[in-house]
Amino acid sequence: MVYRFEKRGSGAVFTIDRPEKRNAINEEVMDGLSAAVEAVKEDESLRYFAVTGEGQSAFCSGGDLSEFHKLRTEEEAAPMLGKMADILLRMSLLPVPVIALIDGHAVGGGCEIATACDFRLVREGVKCGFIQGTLAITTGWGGASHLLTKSGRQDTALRMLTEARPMEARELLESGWATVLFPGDKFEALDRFVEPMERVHPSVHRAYKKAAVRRLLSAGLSGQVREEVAACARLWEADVHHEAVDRFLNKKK
Ligand SMILES: CC[C@H](C(=O)O)C(=O)SCCNC(=O)CCNC(=O)[C@H](O)C(C)(C)COP(=O)(O)OP(=O)(O)OC[C@H]1O[C@@H](n2cnc3c(N)ncnc32)[C@H](O)[C@@H]1OP(=O)(O)O
Repeated sequence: MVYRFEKRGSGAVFTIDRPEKRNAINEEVMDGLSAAVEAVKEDESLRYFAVTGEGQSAFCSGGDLSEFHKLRTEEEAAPMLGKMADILLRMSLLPVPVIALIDGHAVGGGCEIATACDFRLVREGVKCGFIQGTLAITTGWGGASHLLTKSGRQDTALRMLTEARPMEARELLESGWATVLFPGDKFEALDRFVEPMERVHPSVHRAYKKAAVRRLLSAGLSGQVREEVAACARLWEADVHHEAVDRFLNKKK
């Protein structure tokens, strides 16, 4: 399997399990994440949902370039982009806190997955960034919409997007993107993070998360995500994008 979905204590954890591809997202992982999001939505016993990647080389390296490189035109790219953007939107609107447990690099769509979460726990030394710009495209899974809607500072958010570079953990914390930095074991960090929450009745959590969801929806997040997908799909078909992906895929040959 290319993912795992397991209950853990008072929560559930989805693990992208493709370390040989730096936990790149393919259709199978998308379908697994979609099913996990639906299961969490229906399970009233859960207090949180965490997403992580197998191993410490990467949380997630974004879309699987070897798989999605076959998509050449705007019409071919839009369905894939829209599918993952919808999954991440539904994940962000779950009735419980959603936690990105980042134990390795989160780049491209991987940074978008983390941004769609409520909290980002980042291991010291890890780098994260919206590197889509290096491929001559924008984010395509809603990452810019989630970032600009949630960020308290538009200048910092826009800079993170337009610089299209992996940012150091300390910089991610100072920018407000990372919630906390942690040393060592990610699950010890997760337990430390959720422990104070677990002293509060779950109905309180769900009420506050509902307030956060109301704010996201009233800010027009759903429509912004749709526009973002369309913009990325338009850029996708340009030769400059396909040439950049070719360079990455052929870099070791
Ligand atoms: C689908 C669109 C989506 C969006 O728009 O939202 C995107 O995510 S676009 C951005 C796509 N992602 C990238 O451009 C990142 C590409 N990967 C890297 O920059 C590096 O691999 C990194 C920094 C994640 C890790 O570097 P490291 O040196 O540790 O590993 P390698 O680069 O040697 O990679 C090992 C192995 O994994 C394969 N790999 C890595 N990332 C991807 C990927 N995104 N898709 C497919 N395959 C990937 C890489 O080719 C190597 O394979 P190997 O067979 O061993 O050569």
